[in-house]
Amino acid sequence: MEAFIHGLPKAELHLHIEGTLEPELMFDLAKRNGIKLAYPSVEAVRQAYQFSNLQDFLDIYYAGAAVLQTEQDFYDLTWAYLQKAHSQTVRHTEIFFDPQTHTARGIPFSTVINGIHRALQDAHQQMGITSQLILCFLRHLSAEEAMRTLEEALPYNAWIAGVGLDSSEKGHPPSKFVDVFQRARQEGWRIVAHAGEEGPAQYVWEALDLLGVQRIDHGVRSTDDPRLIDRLVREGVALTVCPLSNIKLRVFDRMEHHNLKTMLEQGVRVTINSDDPAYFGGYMDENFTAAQQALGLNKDQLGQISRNAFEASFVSEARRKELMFELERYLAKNAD
Ligand code: HPA
Ligand SMILES: [Zn+2]
Repeated sequence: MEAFIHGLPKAELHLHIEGTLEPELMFDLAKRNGIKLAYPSVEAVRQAYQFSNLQDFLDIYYAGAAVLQTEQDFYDLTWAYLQKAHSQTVRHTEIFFDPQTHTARGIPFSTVINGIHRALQDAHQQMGITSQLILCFLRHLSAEEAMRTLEEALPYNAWIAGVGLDSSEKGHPPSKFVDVFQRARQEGWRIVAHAGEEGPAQYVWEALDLLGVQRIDHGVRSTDDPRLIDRLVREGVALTVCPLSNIKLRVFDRMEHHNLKTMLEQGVRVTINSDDPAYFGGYMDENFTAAQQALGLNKDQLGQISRNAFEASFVSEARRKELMFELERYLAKNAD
């Protein structure tokens, strides 16, 4: 089954580029930029990755991002992720970035996006992997700050497929950002939002009704509300589920209790993604494998998860056709 998962053509739809910062690269960049880290070694950094909730993780994640200073740093970070994704048969990836994490430290928006964009272009040319960029607003900051970030992003419209919402969920409902997302829709951007990770099913309703999202990031708390599940199924709303993240941040106490398979069987368009792979113990293959082993997913279900991701992605129709063709051929060839 691991070989099947490895070779399965995949799309990743929930990946924070800052969350791909491996401790080794963190040390390299700290050295390059003359920054002193709070940890003596790579092992000590890994040791510190024990979280009891989302906020625990976010505190360490924002601190780690401080080593990212130059355009080349953002390039190297993005390039390392794309190589890893390519090595796991990820054919298409939609990458979140958090500009406010960097602009708040005095790093220009242009430095961040130029580095990321150049790596995406090089990876397309050299490895054939396609990608989109999604700008995320930090929901623990104000709606006014989000609006200012949106305006800073306007000159880069052509490089940005959509906008999303991340960071501390509880106490920061989607309703706080109605105006920002309305503006983003007017600008022609696609809309996604983290909702129902730690926050209640109510935040998923708000993301759908008030922000107009096309996908929900996480959304696992949706099963608390059967009417919400009915709606997700009826409207074909995809959930970008991140199994290892949910265990690391204790959204579920163990993988055997994850609701991914239940939702899949209810007809929800579930996908599997890695979220912050450097912090949560694995990339796409590791997430698929952990969920498969704990929940007993069969090849049909794994194939359906990949199909869901290709269908829910923001690729061109021509590229989607290509991806679907490769996937269906793989599934036909590798059936039992
Ligand atoms: O899983 C997440 N949830 C909220 N914010 C985030 N920022 C990075 N990862 C996450
Ligand atoms: Zn996330």
